Amino acid sequence: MTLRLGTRGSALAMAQSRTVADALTAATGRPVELVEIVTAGDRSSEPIPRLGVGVFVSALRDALHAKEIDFAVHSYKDLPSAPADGLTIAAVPPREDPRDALISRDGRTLAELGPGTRVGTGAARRIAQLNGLGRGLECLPVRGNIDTRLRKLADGEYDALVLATAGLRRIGRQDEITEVLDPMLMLPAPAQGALAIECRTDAVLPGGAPIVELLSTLDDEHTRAAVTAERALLATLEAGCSAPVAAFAVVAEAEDGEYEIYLRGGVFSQDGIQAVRLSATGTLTDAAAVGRRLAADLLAEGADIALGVPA
Ligand SMILES: NCc1[nH]cc(CCC(=O)O)c1CC(=O)O
Repeated sequence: MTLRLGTRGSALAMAQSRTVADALTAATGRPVELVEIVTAGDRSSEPIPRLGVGVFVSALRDALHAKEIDFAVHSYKDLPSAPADGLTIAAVPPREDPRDALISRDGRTLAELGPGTRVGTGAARRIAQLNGLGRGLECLPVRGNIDTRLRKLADGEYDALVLATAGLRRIGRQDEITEVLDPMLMLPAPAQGALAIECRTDAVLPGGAPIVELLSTLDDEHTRAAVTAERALLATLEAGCSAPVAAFAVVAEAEDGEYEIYLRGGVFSQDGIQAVRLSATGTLTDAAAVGRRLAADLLAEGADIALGVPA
């Protein structure tokens, strides 16, 4: 049976879906066909915050429930933090570069950008951290696919852009990156650079083998643990408010030979003037708890002030 992989039609979505399709065929021998799904986010040019975080995702999930497709590949950072009924993240493949990148028209690095430089980014997390540098950068909203944004930069609408390195690499435009930003300066979005492979929890192949199991051959344990910690932090902080949250975890071998998670989280006021950043560590099996604990620590350190949550 040919598996049907639902994908958005953007260059990024097609590129990452093809990569996953090829990896799955290589690992299991199963043919995979791509089925293009148009989402509300692709049809609209409204700013993303107004459309809501799930806008690129719900049409794919509807197609899963309707059994029009067998599985979907999402940019993990675009998934709402609440789990979806009847669906499972069957695999989280090895992560691409999780860092943000600066693309500037004249090749100047972030440290070289002066007051009034027009930086195209609509993401509150990026705006807050750029404002927090205190260098008078002028953040302007920008919408559209990555290639659209790069064209607007080339046309002179902006002097620079901040985009995810992963997206640029996946569509083969990494050569346009001026500077990959150090996560100490620009903490990435939770799950940035990671993919989520999602299917119906109860879906089976004609012979009765669970599709979750077939897809799980693509799972990378360390990526999953890192993303689980970052997303648990996001889910805990998000409860009841929408505020810029950044999180980045790495998995590294500790002295005793065991692998550990190192998670860093940040919460920012819109103007970037207030920022709370903290770190936590824990074992891989404890990934979600590490994220929740760090969220609690951030709140205790005043993240709720930045978030604007009433006391
Ligand atoms: N919100 C849009 C989005 N969703 C996923 C990526 C690509 C990087 C990734 O997979 O995390 C991007 C573009 C960007 O943020 O520059």
